[in-house]
Amino acid sequence: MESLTVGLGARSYAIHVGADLLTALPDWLKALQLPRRVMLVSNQVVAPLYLSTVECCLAAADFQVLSVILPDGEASKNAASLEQIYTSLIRSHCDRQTLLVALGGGVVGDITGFAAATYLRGVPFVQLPTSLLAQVDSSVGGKTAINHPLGKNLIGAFYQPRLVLIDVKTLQTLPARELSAGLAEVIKYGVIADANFFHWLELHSANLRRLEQEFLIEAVLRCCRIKAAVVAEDETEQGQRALLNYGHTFGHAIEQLCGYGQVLHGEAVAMGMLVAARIAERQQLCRMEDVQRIRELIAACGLPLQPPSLSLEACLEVMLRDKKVTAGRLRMVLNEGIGSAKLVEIADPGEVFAVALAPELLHG
Ligand SMILES: NC(=O)c1ccc[n+]([C@@H]2O[C@H](COP(=O)([O-])OP(=O)(O)OC[C@H]3O[C@@H](n4cnc5c(N)ncnc54)[C@H](O)[C@@H]3O)[C@@H](O)[C@H]2O)c1
Ligand SMILES: O=C(O)C(=O)C[C@@H](O)[C@H](O)[C@H](O)COP(=O)(O)O
Ligand SMILES: [Zn+2]
Repeated sequence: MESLTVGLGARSYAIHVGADLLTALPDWLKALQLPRRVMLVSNQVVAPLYLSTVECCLAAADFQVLSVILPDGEASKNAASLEQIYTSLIRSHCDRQTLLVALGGGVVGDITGFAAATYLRGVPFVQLPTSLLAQVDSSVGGKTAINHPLGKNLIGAFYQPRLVLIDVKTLQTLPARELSAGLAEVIKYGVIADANFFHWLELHSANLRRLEQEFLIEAVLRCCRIKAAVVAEDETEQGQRALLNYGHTFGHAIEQLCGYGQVLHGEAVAMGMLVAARIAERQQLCRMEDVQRIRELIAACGLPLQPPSLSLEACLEVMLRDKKVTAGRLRMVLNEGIGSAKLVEIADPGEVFAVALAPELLHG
């Protein structure tokens, strides 16, 4: 097992990465003196695979264990699922000495975190991420949220977990399409922060897609190190944390306009990264060879390259609700070569996106 820390003063927490770590949960909770009453939050896909393992080890260590099982998928990252958690907590008379534990992918993690931030104005929570995307990204950093029909993650809070326990063994049951979606966020870290890591991914994407454990651990650790450093510097996204949003301006528009869950978050981010790279090339922030390398790595990871056919007008309307928009001006993250990025204001989004998306956009 390897460990790192998200350094946030009194709210610092550890990320432990390894294989077969789920059953170590009770020891970590005891060490952190977290409440002995635990509400496990999972979903209809992950619960049959891992919930009883976690329930049993907690019960054997004298924890009182409750659980709530949400519907699966992005379409359920909404107020109804949040309400389901609140109702379970209230019905079970859970007080502030209750720990929420998110067992699942990014959807379960983001909703559980928001429930923890708001139930009784805040109870502690722990992340047990089981998808690659959640292990490399969503379980770390404390962005918690639900979607609104008009936009992704529009209702949420910054609220940090007390512990992130990453068991890469759980990835053995993850569908290949979901693994690829997680690889999109992995590629993101290489493009925005680490050219050597990007090159490592060019060499080893096949090892990752074959679920080879040592490569998975290496990738998860490298991503978590980058994210932990960014979050420690800029927890609430006043500056450099926005770089973690590379590919998300257009990606979030795809997710919402296609209907949540139709295009996976990671798939939308992959297409958004390629569009961002094209815009960066036109603005002379990177070379055509860089765009080509990004395109090839996205393809090698089994991710889509071509955005669905959407109205440019509709995309622009959604993108103007993005959280990076300030004073009505669209700002997006563009890569500078590979391994570095910056937040750039887009003066004329209509023209810039029309060019970057041609010929994929059929109308608008
Ligand atoms: N908070 C953040 O910083 C942050 C960062 C990135 C993404 N996100 C959010 O995360 C979400 C995407 O996360 P995701 O890709 O994990 O989606 P997800 O939570 O829907 O999980 C993907 C699918 O895999 C299933 N699954 C998860 N673990 C499994 C396992 N071990 N075996 C078998 N099936 C498993 C899930 O039930 C689901 O069907 C989006 O809502 C996105 O906005 C948040
Ligand atoms: O942690 C961050 O900061 C990120 O932006 C990570 C993203 O991968 C993630 O999808 C995040 O939820 C997007 O945030 P949002 O603020 O654009 O909703
Ligand atoms: Zn993301």
